Order: sequence, then C-alpha cells, then structure tokens
Amino acid sequence: MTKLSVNINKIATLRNARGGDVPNLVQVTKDIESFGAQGITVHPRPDERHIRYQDVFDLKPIITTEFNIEGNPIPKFIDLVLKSKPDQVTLVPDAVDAITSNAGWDTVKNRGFLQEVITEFKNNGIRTSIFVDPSLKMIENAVHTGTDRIELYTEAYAEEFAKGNKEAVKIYADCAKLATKFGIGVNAGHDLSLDNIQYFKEQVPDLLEVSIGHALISEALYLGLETTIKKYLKLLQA
Ligand SMILES: CC(=O)[C@@H](O)[C@H](O)COP(=O)(O)O
Ligand SMILES: NCC(=O)COP(=O)(O)O
Repeated sequence: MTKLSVNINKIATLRNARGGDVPNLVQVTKDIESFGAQGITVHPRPDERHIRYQDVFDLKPIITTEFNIEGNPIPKFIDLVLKSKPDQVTLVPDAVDAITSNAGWDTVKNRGFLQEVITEFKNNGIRTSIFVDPSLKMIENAVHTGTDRIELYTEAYAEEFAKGNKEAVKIYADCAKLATKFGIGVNAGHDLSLDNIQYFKEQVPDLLEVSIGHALISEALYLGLETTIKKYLKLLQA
C-alpha cells in the first residue's frame, strides 16, 4: 500500500495571508486525517512564509497518523526536528530563497554531512528520508548515508506526463528497484496530482508514501477536501 501524506503548507499560506487564524491549521489537519489521509507533511522554510516553527509544536500532539517534517537541515531545522520528534524527517537541499524545492541531494558531494545528520536523527528514533533526483548514481550513493528512505523528486515526471511523455516514469521505476535492492524505502513527491498519480503508482514498484500539497489543495478548490483526499486514496489502493 502507498500512504498518502497531505502537505499542508498551502493551508498555512492561506492563513498567513490575513495574519489571523483562518483557516485554523490544527482543525484542518484533524479533518484531513478524518477524511482518511495516512500522514501529514509540513515543510517549514527559514522565512516561515507558510508553516511556522511554532505550528510544528502545535501540530505534533494532535497528529494521529504519520508526521513528516521536510526541510534543509540547517541548525535551526535540526533543533526543531529533535525537539518535536516527528515520525519521519525528509531532508531537502533547498536554498534559503527558493520559491519551492527544485533539486535533490548530491549524495556524493554531501555524503559525510548527510551521514552525520542522519545518524543524529536516527539515534533520536526519527526515520530519515532524503530528497533525490531520479538518478541511479545518487541512489547508489544514498546507501552510504545510512538513510532509511529516499523521496524521489517527481517534478520532471509530472512535467513530462503532462506533455504526454509516459516514458518519463521509467527512470523512477529503475531508481525505486535499485533503492529497494539496497534495503532503502521509497517515497515520492513534488507536483504529483490526481492526473498523474495513478500511472506513477502503477509503474513504480514498492512505493511506500507520496506527499502531495500544491495540486491537492488546488483540486480541493473545485472538489472539496474530503472528496479530493478520497479520490487520491482510491488511486493509491492496491
Ligand atoms: C520537497 C518538496 O518537493 C515539497 O515539500 C515542496 O518543497 C513543497 O514546498 P512548498 O510548499 O514551499 O513549495
Ligand atoms: N514532498 C513533496 C511534498 O510534500 C508536496 O509537494 P507538492 O505536492 O506541493 O509539489
């Protein structure tokens, strides 16, 4: 089974637009779980433009599914994760001023750094995942970091799928097979949507979890949050 982790960054963006507490992030999170989502993802960025560091502490006690925190492991982020102890931390190498995540880790160049950070999180009982481009070389070298999982960066797949190029999924399937062979679990995320998720799920073996935010919240504007989540769950079954 592939778990659906809903990324709630965009709910926080909406809340922050007026500076108040509407929509209430904790209530929306509870509702998302009650609609069947099997996880909640947040990606606090250094400028706190959507998820604030305080949100992480407010959410932690009410999340009953899997809590996944994503981000670049700068000291402030490491501290946040160690204090809040989510189920999973996903390390993403994004620049401070990035509009959104736009690259995976170079697991060759950052091997030592990743090893160090991953060891610390694992020693604290937190499952680790690293965001990687669909590259066999990056997966091969991810093994040396000691990570429990990888998250395949799916923007390129989403872009190609929209143009009708279904072949683009092949490298993701190959990367997933290689990771599984090395005993690394496979997650995926970025720009996944109701249009492209089913084919990805069908083609990529042993997909443990997808985290989806931007498209899911956009689709919910038309379908409603409950219907949207249930549609994803149906497509991710089997
Ligand atoms: C790692 C990843 O692909 C997503 O978490 C993405 O970074 C979402 O972040 P934003 O909501 O800030 O675009
Ligand atoms: N890890 C990917 C994620 O959490 C959501 O990315 P997106 O669906 O907002 O592109």
